[in-house]
Amino acid sequence: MDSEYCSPLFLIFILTLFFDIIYLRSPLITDSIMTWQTLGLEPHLYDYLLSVSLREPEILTQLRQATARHPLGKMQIAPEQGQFIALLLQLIGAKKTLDIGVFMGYSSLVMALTLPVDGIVVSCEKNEEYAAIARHWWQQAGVAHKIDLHVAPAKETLHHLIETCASETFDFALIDADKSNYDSYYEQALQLIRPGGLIAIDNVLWSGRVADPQVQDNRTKKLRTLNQKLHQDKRITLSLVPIGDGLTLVRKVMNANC
Ligand SMILES: C[S@@+](CC[C@H](N)C(=O)[O-])C[C@H]1O[C@@H](n2cnc3c(N)ncnc32)[C@H](O)[C@@H]1O
Repeated sequence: MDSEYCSPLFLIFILTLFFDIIYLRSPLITDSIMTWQTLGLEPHLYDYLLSVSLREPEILTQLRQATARHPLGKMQIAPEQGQFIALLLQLIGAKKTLDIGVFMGYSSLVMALTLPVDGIVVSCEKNEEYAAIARHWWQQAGVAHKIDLHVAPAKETLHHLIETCASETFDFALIDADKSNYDSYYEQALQLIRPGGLIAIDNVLWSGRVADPQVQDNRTKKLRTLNQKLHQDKRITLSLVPIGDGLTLVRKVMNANC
């Protein structure tokens, strides 16, 4: 066997992955097993869904295949989610969007490919390595000029945007970064979105763990609390769509008092 695959680190990774898949409890890598595809569909039905609906541009397919080879590749949104987001952007005539959590660039690329020529995606990613990979793909796709990437903790980037008078200038935001900060991202995004604009919040079903009372880790509890808060929030109208790992769509009401 190749010595790389016998290294202690590799063995620890495999063991952790094994226990995570069995118990779905470990906070270590659970982000990586969330959004491979829409939850609850048998593989043959999922394949059928894709076969009769997915129209993924070749560059996105290439990026998705490259991302699938990364150990945390399943952090990426599912392709049917990307296409759904593209449709939403077209429906609301979006020109300016926020992408909170970039990873290797798929969701930002979906947005950049969908927005009109004068559209702009403001993207937030704290990891330099991921940011560099994402930039490469955006250049390959010929849309890097439409993406304004901020490599920093997303809370800081969003705070900066609010401080520099960008409130109510965005049409759409996708929240898909660290789950423990989702509530802050939601509050900041709600300020940045125009009345009538949309926020999409990913992983709200968290592979079903939000509905399992035995799961009491910090991130699951925070997601539960946010889901309950959104349900009661009079500043928005909403729909929780069971696509991918659960995507809540939030529309800021016209007279929202944020
Ligand atoms: C689920 S992945 C995003 C996937 C991406 N939306 C896609 O579909 O291609 C989450 C990303 O958020 C980034 N992230 C985590 N915490 C962050 C933070 N505090 N600020 C900015 N980015 C963060 C991670 O480095 C990771 O790349």
